[in-house]
Amino acid sequence: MSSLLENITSDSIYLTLPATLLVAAVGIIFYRLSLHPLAHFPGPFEAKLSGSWRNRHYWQGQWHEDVVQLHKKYGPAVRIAPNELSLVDADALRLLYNHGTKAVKTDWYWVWQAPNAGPALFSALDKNIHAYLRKRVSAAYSMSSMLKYEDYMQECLDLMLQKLKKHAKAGNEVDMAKWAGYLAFDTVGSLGYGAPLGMLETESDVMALQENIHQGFTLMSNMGHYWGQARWLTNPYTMKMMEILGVPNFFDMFDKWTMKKLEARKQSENKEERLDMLSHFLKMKAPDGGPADDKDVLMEALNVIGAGADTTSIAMRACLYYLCKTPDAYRRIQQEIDEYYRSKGLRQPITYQQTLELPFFCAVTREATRLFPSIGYQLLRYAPADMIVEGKRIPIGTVLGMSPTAANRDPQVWGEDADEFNPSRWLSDEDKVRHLNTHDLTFGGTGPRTCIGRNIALIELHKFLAQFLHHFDAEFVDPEKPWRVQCMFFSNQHDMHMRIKYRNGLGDD
Ligand code: HEM
Repeated sequence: MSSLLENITSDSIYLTLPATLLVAAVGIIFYRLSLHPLAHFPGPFEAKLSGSWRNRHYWQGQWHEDVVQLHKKYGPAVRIAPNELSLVDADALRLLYNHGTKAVKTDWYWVWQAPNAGPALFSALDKNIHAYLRKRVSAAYSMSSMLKYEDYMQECLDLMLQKLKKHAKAGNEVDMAKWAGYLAFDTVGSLGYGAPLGMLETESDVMALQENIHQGFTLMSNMGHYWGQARWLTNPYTMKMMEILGVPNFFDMFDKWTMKKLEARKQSENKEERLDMLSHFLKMKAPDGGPADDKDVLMEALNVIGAGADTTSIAMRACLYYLCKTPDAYRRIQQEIDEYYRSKGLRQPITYQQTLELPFFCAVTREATRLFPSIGYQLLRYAPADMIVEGKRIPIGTVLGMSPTAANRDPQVWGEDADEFNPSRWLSDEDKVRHLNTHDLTFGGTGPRTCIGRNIALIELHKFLAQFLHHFDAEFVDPEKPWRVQCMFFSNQHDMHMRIKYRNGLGDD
């Protein structure tokens, strides 16, 4: 009798467990498909059931194209995971990203907090902490500071142009994807670390920094959607295992390398002060009024290199790409720049302020960065209130995101030619341009989380483009294969092989 009971009990356990799991799974599926508050939004079937659809597409690295197609197929509000919507909607854009927004970043951003550094501006979720961190560095990023840094930027650009001239004269093809990367990394190195990183000088990816950042960012941005995020890799146990197995830990090496630079700078600061971003960071205060911790300075320097180098080089490549694809625009912008040099009798490199006097030039940079914004992934926010999109209710707290790439092609804002490269749209009347400015998501809107490095990026981009086009002619080696794009939060372009011809004006001709 007792053995019969034991059999029944153990048999029923074997049956009960899977049966319970099955019922739970069916319940979850039923809930997500029918009862979930987002059940009435369209989207790929798999995405309604789990995050696997979104994660797989992220890993495939073509999100900048996938997200545009997604909205063409399903409309302005698409369910891309059970509790996440991708939006392309002008009202939602203003509510989530512009002045006065109450929307906060989602937990996904937590993945960007470097383990051994102070709290990061980019990933701070709490509004008050973020406001404090942002205020603390605002002077380092202000336009008046930037204009003082312009000489450091010009030094890097001079070196690049001289090197390109040498290659042009030798008839070498150049990979402008690499050169834009060298320039942007050296420039942020010069501003945030006190000296260029040596990429232009050596014509190489020093310390494989770019490659490691690309790999690290791919891991981080995608792991942000998994439970535990990057802590699977950055926890002390995994770190120790990596050390024992001799696996190089790039981020740890880079932190240590950065700390060394900061230490060296502190020592030299007493003798002679160099007025760059690092000098601002070293003067930052802690909340108690004392000097900020070294870890805080480390985080700010990492921010500059992590957020400021790839983004700016992507913008440079985007401008070159659309110009080379549109010969009329190429001719027109080059004439405008040449005429400016001629009419002003410019012997010195054109300054950022001077480029602002070139209307078509400015329109080209706006249009190229609109069509190919540096960030392709969703900028995630919690819905700050119940919202209505396409007549459907989105409850407060829902994870919402817009990809700048998709939002910047919203026909509601940009018109039927939203997919076309049309710089003239930026030369329309003031009201129209103000409207476009408000809806351009390239720099993350106009709200509190807008790009703090926008001024650096614009100075660098404008100077590079104007001087490059003045001194060189460029064309793709193979217009059918102009570049290869790998999207890993940033939409990084690679293999941009070009033939360049030196025109004149760089001295010693
Ligand atoms: C063309 C170049 C650039 C583009 C298109 C760009 C774009 C953006 C965007 C879209 C955001 C908002 C991201 C989000 O909400 O998830 C952002 C934030 C940020 N960017 Fe940029 N960026 C550029 C250059 C730079 C540069 C040069 C730096 C620094 C040197 C920089 C530093 C930052 C930082 C620190 C944040 C976080 C700001 C905050 O949360 O308060 N960016 N950027």
